[in-house]
Amino acid sequence: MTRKRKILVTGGAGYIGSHMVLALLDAGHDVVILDNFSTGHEQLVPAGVTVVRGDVGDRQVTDALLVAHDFDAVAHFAASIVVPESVADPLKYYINNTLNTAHLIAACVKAGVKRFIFSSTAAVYGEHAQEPIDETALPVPENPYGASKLMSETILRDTTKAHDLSYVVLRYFNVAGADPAGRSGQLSKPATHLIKIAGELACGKRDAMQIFGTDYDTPDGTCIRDYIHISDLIGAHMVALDHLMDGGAPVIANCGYGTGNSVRDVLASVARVSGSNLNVAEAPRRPGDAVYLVADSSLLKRKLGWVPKYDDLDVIVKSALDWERRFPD
Ligand SMILES: NC(=O)c1ccc[n+]([C@@H]2O[C@H](COP(=O)([O-])OP(=O)(O)OC[C@H]3O[C@@H](n4cnc5c(N)ncnc54)[C@H](O)[C@@H]3O)[C@@H](O)[C@H]2O)c1
Ligand SMILES: O=c1ccn([C@@H]2O[C@H](COP(=O)(O)OP(=O)(O)O[C@H]3O[C@H](CO)[C@H](O)[C@H](O)[C@H]3O)[C@@H](O)[C@H]2O)c(=O)[nH]1
Repeated sequence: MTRKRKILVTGGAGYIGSHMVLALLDAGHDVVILDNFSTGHEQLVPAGVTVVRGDVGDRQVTDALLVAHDFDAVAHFAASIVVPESVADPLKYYINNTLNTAHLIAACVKAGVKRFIFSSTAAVYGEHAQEPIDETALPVPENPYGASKLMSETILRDTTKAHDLSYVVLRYFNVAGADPAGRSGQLSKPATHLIKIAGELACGKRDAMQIFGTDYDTPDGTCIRDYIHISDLIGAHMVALDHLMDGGAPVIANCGYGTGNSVRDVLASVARVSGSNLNVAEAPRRPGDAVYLVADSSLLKRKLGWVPKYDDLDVIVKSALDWERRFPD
């Protein structure tokens, strides 16, 4: 049996962080959440978990927290995450994502934390040839959100070369769906993610939605993404934690299935699974969007032993719709 571990989860009241909290609790580990609730929700926090309301960039908070607990690892999810907002307000992203992550890493070094798991993104890659991207691709972010995460990766990499800290950086592609047991899911208001918005439309929570850009150089003219089920994404974090607990060296790994779906593919899936006709209008391109982001995740499978279970767009969409229906607005 695995030893009981104590993990700090930043952003644990958010969509992905709350699923990590559940997985850690399910595995019998201790969890402390650090969240400023800027986009997090009390209702996503399981009963009985210690929650510190504070900012990851606040050294008074993080220094005290890391000294008070002897954490086996820090899993850092807290961030600002909306691509077009990062184009309109880049400083918000460089401050909340890059600067605050630097402060958190500094607090970890000071407190002697030895393991760090970092939520990065496919947005670090930017525009590439239309084939699955592996980690050797030169990252050239298309937007400040991706740039803010790439800078954080650099800070983490350089710091760990000088200190006794190992890490796994996971570059998530497009995360969707909800906990199969219905304990957590996406609550973002206003929603910005495609599957969330289409799910709201299918459930009658909105009247219409738009496709942003229909003139891209893709088979149906809309952007292509690699949609990964939240449970498989969290599975990647759990194998990352095992790797670090076993004394593993730093890893940077993509998290996706290698399956590209266009915006129109996603909308067709939502219509099929929900049985609804979706009121969709075509609109101009959204600033900051890359045309094609699909993962080659063979490194994650090879180095960390990741085995995905939900590689099916309709399954992901059904999971998102099940969650959406639980919360009639
Ligand atoms: N959702 C996706 O498709 C996706 C894709 C790639 C990467 N990611 C990354 O995954 C992580 C989690 O994203 P999410 O979708 O759960 O977003 P989310 O907005 O639901 O969760 C982010 C959480 O972090 C908290 N937070 C933000 N800034 C903070 C700060 N300075 N101090 C303390 N808490 C803070 C928020 O209150 C929220 O609870 C982010 O790092 C994001 O960049 C998400
Ligand atoms: O109402 C909508 C919403 C989105 N889209 C389109 O759907 C695609 C996916 O958009 P999302 O907003 O769902 O996701 P992004 O690819 O922009 O970004 C997401 O995935 C990235 C990684 O690929 C980042 O990590 C980021 O945090 C996360 O929000 C894009 O072409 C977007 O223009 C629409 O057409 N209509």
